[in-house]
Amino acid sequence: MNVRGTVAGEVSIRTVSTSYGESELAEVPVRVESLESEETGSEAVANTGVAADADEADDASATVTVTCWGKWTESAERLEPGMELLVTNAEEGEYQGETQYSTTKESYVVVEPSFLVNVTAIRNWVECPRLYYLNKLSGVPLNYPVVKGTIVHEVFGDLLRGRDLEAAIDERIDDRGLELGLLGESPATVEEDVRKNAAAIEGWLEQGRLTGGDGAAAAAEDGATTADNSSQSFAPEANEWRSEQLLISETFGIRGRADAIRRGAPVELKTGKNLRKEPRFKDKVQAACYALLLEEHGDPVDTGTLLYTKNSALERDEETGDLTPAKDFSMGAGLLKYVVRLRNEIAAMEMSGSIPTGKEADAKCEYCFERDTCMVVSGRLDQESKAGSIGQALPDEELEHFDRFYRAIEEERREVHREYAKLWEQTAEERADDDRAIIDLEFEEMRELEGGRWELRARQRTPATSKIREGDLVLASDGHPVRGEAELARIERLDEEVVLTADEPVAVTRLDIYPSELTTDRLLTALHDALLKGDQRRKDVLFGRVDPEFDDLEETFVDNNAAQDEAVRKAVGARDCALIHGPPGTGKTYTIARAVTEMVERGERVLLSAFTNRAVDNALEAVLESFDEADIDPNTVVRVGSESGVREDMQSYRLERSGDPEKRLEELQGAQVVAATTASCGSRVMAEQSFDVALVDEAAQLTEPGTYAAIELADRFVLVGDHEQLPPVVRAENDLSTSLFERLVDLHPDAGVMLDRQYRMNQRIQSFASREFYDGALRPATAEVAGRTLDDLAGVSRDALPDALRDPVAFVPVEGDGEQYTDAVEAERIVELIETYERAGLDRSQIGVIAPFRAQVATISNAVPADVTVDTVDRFQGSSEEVIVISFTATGDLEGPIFEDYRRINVALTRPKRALVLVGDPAALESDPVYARLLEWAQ
Ligand SMILES: Nc1ncnc2c1ncn2[C@@H]1O[C@H](COP(=O)(O)OP(=O)(O)OP(=O)(O)O)[C@@H](O)[C@H]1O
Repeated sequence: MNVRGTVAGEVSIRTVSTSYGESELAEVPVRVESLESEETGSEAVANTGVAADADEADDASATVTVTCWGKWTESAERLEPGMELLVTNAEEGEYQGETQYSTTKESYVVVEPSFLVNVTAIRNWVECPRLYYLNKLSGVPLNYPVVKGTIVHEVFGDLLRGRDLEAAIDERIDDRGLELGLLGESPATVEEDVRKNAAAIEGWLEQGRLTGGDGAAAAAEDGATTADNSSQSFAPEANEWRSEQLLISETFGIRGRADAIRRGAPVELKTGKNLRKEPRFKDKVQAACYALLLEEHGDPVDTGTLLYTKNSALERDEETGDLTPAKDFSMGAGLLKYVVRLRNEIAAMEMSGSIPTGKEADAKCEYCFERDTCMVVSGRLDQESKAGSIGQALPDEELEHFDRFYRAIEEERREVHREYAKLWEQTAEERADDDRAIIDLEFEEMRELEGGRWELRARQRTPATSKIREGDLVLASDGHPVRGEAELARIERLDEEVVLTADEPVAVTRLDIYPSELTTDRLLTALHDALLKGDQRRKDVLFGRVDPEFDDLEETFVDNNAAQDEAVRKAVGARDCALIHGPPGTGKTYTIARAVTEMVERGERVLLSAFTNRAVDNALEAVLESFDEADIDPNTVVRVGSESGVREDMQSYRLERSGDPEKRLEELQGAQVVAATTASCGSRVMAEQSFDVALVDEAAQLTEPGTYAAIELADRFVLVGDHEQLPPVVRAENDLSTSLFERLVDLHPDAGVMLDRQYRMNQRIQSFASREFYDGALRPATAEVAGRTLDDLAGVSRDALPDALRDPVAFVPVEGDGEQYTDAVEAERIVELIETYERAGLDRSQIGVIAPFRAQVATISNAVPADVTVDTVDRFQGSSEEVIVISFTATGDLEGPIFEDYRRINVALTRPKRALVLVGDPAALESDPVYARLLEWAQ
């Protein structure tokens, strides 16, 4: 049976003599949460006083002793009270009237099973634990071996999918045009390099065919190993091979992507050489991880294969040793257990928050490629390390800052891991209710595309709300994202019809959010780069040791708005940084466009960035308009982003990544304005760019390291945002939830300007938000804005509205139905309101409805016509409508700020131009001081 629980006290380790000789054992007090018997696979609560229910969990009798024998003591030793423990195949026994569990020969001991360790992390760790840490910190920079390695892997996948070798090489190299351009590599050299590596793959696949029998032997006799007639001859049998597969283990807490699987066994591709008979140990470890993952879902795996592709590129007369590229090894139980112990070391180290020194392992620093980096990092961060250290430590406040943020990012990572755990902990229905999955799809068809990839089609039986969007990578499965057939797929279309593309076919009936660690990884790299490699003056500003400086500029940039004028002056004249605080509708985008135009006219290279693609495109649109007026060539603008991320009308500016390297390079380097989200500023390509100025919109929604990713690419920076609107999107509650923008506004008030004239709302509508959130400083920019009403709209008359709705601000009291996340009564009232506005001449598309919970958004969406926009605050930020209706979804009492945080209600209240209607239960609203004031104002 499987025993799972929380470590409830100190672990005791001792040596005992058994009939087999001396053995170590560790006794772990565990508060058992679940006992699962193998035969039924069902969870059971033991009848031994061990209870899984909460009542008894605190009871001392629920704590049992779990004995870990032999080498498992190494894992047990690392356990600390509070950590989770799983022992598979445990044996139940009685000792002095007490039930105990102990490991058996078949057991695995897993420390913190829900901490998902990546296979490559385990591979790094076995080389040297410190290497694992360094890789995490500094990411992988753009370099030729990495790009070549990626291309070889892609070609490998293509060959497995039966694609023609030449076509695969050509296309994969073409795809990397931009990267190769940045590296100064020509397609011809790369092609030669890749072909040499591919020869090994070809040869090996051919061999597989020969041993597999059939007519393939004939093809081989023809000399079919040459490139030009290789077409089709390597097409693998569908069920014998498959290309890259994402594997997740809920038992072992490991995940990774195997390069290939042949007859159920893992095959790993290495672009390096290995002249020994045996695979390298670390490579075996990696393959063993995949074996473990495969076994969990299928049959025992008895071999692993490593394919060292460089071996076939070596000249036989110059090298000695075993030049065969493919090296098989047998997968012993001992190796699999060893791999789990390694994984446990990582999980325990991460949970306890310590940093590896390298002394944990016996790797030789003299041979290590990362030795210098290791020493520099140790020196700068004042860490102990086996390699020693060089250089001077960062000042204390920076060290403290680094530690705090490092921990915050790691907490965020654990939240991502928790997201993974939900893939199997929650039922399909729960996931759908949580907006994390789209379930019950009707599978329609799968079609092979040119190049061996697949198009999958399904239909939504009932349209559902979820966080899944077009362009996202998702886990597409035939029912379960981990236990069933699942593929990583890209959503090409998502309406009633769902269209996906994936490497391998799957009869898709369910889509799950793919919890990606990419953002977390990039945050860590950005933090590392900013503090360890960052410019000294910049850090002095960031840590408040010096004040930002400005050039004195005489010009007037905006003649009808003093605050905007001042903001542009600060942005253009900043020697370090400028901060533009822009409340709703105050012309942030307009100001950004003016500033960028001025900068470009001064010959500067500008990075235009924002948290979301939408904001980047908005800003870019305004910049292009402003360029048009200033007669600046729009072709100096480049938009970096994916096809699905970039708005239709900005596609013509989008930087193509594939094609001729020199041309691509020229397009990027030659651009005076590069527009990209802050997330893509952390990409390998953008990391190579440098700018005079970085201008970042939506800066209050960015975490501090998230902001670094953009500003570290430039000499100066301008942050634009509003910390009274949405805060950074983070899963954990920690330092990441305060934006750099907000921190700097406090630290350097003189570097900031607040835009105080809004161009959106009728005077009545803006007054509450102005008073409550902006100290009354927000005013309408013009008399026209202040006096806006629905009467201004063609064909609309307020006289046709009931009295209660004639004022620009109205409150509609509703008792509510008492449900927590939905309110059918409010939804009904909203349907009536929309009809009333329609009768008064309004078009439905001019009305927006905001609700605090997705469930209520769904309830309302199902009740109102499709052309009314209904959404949560988050999806409304940055946009506006003529009429906004807010559904408070609260009855009786408020359990806290319904919109999570007052900043969200600020966003909701400031979306309308001409009419705001609040729908809710007055009694509930009165129970909170802010809402009580809101109510009084609205009434
Ligand atoms: N100085 C100005 N003179 C005339 N019109 C202006 C000026 N500044 C902004 N506007 C107009 O006001 C409107 C709102 O401006 P903009 O879209 O730049 O606001 P924003 O602050 O970016 O809005 P949001 O809060 O939605 O991000 C636009 O139509 C813009 O053209």
